[in-house]
Amino acid sequence: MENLTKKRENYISWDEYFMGIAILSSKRSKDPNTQVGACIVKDNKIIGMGYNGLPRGCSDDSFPWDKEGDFLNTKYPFIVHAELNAILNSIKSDLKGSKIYVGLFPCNECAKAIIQSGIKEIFYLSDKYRDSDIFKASKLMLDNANVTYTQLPPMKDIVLQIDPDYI
Ligand SMILES: Nc1ccn([C@H]2C[C@H](O)[C@@H](COP(=O)(O)O)O2)c(=O)n1
Ligand SMILES: [Zn+2]
Repeated sequence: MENLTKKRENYISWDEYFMGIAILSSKRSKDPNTQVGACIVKDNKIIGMGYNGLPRGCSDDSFPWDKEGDFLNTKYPFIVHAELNAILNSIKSDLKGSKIYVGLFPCNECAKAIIQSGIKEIFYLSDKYRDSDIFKASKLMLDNANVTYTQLPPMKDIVLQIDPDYI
């Protein structure tokens, strides 16, 4: 027994794995200011992923990316949020009892979609918009619908590096 090779010990946890995939998905976002990714999980299997972007078929070059100005000259009416994209892209129609990993706390519209789809747990990294009424409304609904939300510790030390021996 003593001579047997032991298993690797510094492997990442399930939470780090799924949040890592959410963060990797966010790298596909064209939003110059905020990139968000989301990953839906059931029984430790990924059943949906998404990032914030324009609806399918809408050109990334035909719509504004501004944050300020007339509403129609900003990105806000046009962007599909990461969580909604993950729900809409999901490979299973039944998300009941699933979890969602997302980089940024869900807004009120995504909270509605999360609740309606049956997702029961949210794991997030940042709550940087917590003082805005949109995110307060989100928490009011999530609390009332018994959807839990848990902030995960910052994952600064997960770096995606391709081992040169792979190539
Ligand atoms: N939980 C969230 C929060 C925000 N988003 C998206 C929507 C926008 O593309 C962007 C927010 O833009 P900002 O006002 O920070 O420039 O992030 C999301 O997908 N999920
Ligand atoms: Zn949202």
